[in-house]
Amino acid sequence: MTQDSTAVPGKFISFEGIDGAGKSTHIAFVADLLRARGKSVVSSREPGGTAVGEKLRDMLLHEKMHLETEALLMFASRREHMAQVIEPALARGDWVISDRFTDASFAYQGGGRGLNRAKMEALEQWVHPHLQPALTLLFDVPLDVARARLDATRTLDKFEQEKVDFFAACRTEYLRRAAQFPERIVVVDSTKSIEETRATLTGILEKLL
Ligand SMILES: Nc1ncnc2c1ncn2[C@@H]1O[C@H](COP(=O)(O)OP(=O)(O)O)[C@@H](O)[C@H]1O
Ligand SMILES: Cc1cn([C@H]2C[C@H](O)[C@@H](COP(=O)(O)OP(=O)(O)O)O2)c(=O)[nH]c1=O
Repeated sequence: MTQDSTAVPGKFISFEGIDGAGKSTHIAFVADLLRARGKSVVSSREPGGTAVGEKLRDMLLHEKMHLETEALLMFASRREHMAQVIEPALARGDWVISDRFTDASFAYQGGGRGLNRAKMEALEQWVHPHLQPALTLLFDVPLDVARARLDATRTLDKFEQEKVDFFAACRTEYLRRAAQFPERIVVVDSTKSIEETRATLTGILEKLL
């Protein structure tokens, strides 16, 4: 099932990928493209997207904590995001584009850190039992490309400081989910130039418009 069994008028798109894959670079482009097609767009992110969620984000990206605490806080941020931003926007008929959603928890807390998948599925059922994105764009690059992009651009947060094995496991879990949900998750080869990737994204989005 993609999106919502109760058929809300708006559409929900999530952006995923390991750190440095190039996802943030393309979010503004997608927002502009949708607006140019007359859509009302809400652009948001996880963890974060609400006042409470941004406080949780600050903790999550900078404090060391137990793995299960980390997973629970990711889903706490998501619960608030659902209530304050995603559900009201979709009910109004807006398009919501989110820089990460639940696939990131499966990839990072599940794949990267090794949290039991059944626990994550229980949290997913609790927090958004009836909603999945209509489309998930998974920006995929080899680990060395992602690392080079990160090193060239910014001060690294808690997750970005992880070792290569961690990102390898995150990427594997993202690709496993893409194979599990092929009708929802589209893998975008993010080794291509920004222009080529934009053309690919335009083609994918045309099918949703
Ligand atoms: N297709 C691409 N080709 C070359 N560089 C890219 C590409 N996509 C993104 N970048 C660069 O890589 C860096 C990290 O990209 P970013 O979008 O912040 O990654 P993410 O949000 O996935 O962590 C940015 O400086 C960006 O300009
Ligand atoms: C949403 C989510 C994010 N994360 C991690 C992935 C990223 O490393 C980090 C958020 O970073 P990200 O949104 O990619 O921020 P930026 O582009 O500013 O670096 O949080 C999880 O571990 N689990 C989750 O459920």
